[in-house]
Amino acid sequence: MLNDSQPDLAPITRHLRAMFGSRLLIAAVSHLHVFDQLSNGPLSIAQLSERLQLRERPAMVLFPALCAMDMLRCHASGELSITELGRYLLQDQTPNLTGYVGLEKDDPGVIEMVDRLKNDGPLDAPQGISFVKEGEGPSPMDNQELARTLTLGLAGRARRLSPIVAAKLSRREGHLLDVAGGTGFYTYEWLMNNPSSTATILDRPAVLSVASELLDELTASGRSGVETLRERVTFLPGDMLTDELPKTDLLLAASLFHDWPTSTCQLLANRFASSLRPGGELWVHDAFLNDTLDGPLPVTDYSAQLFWNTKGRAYSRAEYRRWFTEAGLEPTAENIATQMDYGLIRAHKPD
Ligand SMILES: C[S@@+](CC[C@H](N)C(=O)[O-])C[C@H]1O[C@@H](n2cnc3c(N)ncnc32)[C@H](O)[C@@H]1O
Repeated sequence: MLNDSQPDLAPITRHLRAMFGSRLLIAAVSHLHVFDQLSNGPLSIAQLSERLQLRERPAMVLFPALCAMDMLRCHASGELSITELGRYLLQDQTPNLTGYVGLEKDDPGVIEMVDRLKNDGPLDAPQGISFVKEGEGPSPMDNQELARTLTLGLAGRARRLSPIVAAKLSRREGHLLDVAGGTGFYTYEWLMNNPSSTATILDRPAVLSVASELLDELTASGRSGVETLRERVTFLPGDMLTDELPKTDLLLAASLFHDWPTSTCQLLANRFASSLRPGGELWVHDAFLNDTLDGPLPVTDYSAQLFWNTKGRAYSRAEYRRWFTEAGLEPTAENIATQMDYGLIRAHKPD
């Protein structure tokens, strides 16, 4: 439970994620020479990506970040140009800060960021990629120890945000499918607000055993409303990319799409749309880029962190709404803020 006197924890996550934005800046200035590429005038995102030899995902992480830092400007035409501030990162400008920024260019985190930008991810990930289970490749989410560490690592965020999210999701009698539900806290809180509803948490088996332990802890807490939780929750081990999804009235995708590349996001949106009953609602809880792809800075920093750790990045609401529309859903125009720079959007399945 959360009352209004408790602070938004965003300063903590902002400072945490700033490290990744910082690495992007140093990589852009001292290794990729992004600003010098633009010294003769604006370029389209595609042209600049080609000159820098960057694929779509690293480009869509790097350019919005430099715009959010006010060093590049993204025009309505889609072209990128250098801002007045950004001119101080040109080698032929006097004075400039390229030498000063360059003092950090050999930092191991920066070197690794350059490699990841050029390669669109790590060159080698023997244990798989965090939070991702795809096909037959190794996944930390299927390794008991790693899955526990990663899931418990998310528990504090989920404990804090889940009462806020649950209070903003629709109250209705019916079924909630919490896809890739992790700790399960979003489901538990929603069920407590909807005492005659049921829910399914779908995730990998090793993650669900942690979720089940956390439910035991919650049940033992004696908090009002916890008594019937266990009988109203189904833990469903599976693969959201390939297994048939149960039919549902509400589907929650919390911090889910941002782990995946755009093609997988469209596939997931299609699958989620099929699992909704007519009149059903798809809810996404995530951190969203501006539709103009130029910030906000806390989210471009977060996008850099996601780029580093997963197969995804942060997406704009417009990108989500395109996937939903393509999947036959009707996105609403609401942008509902929660905390820690996250928010909710939703789409309906027509009756
Ligand atoms: C970033 S976590 C989000 C967890 C939770 N929704 C939250 O907000 O705390 C992503 C989750 O996706 C799950 N996941 C990854 N690939 C999956 C797959 N193919 N099928 C089902 N779950 C998957 C992971 O095990 C992990 O629990």
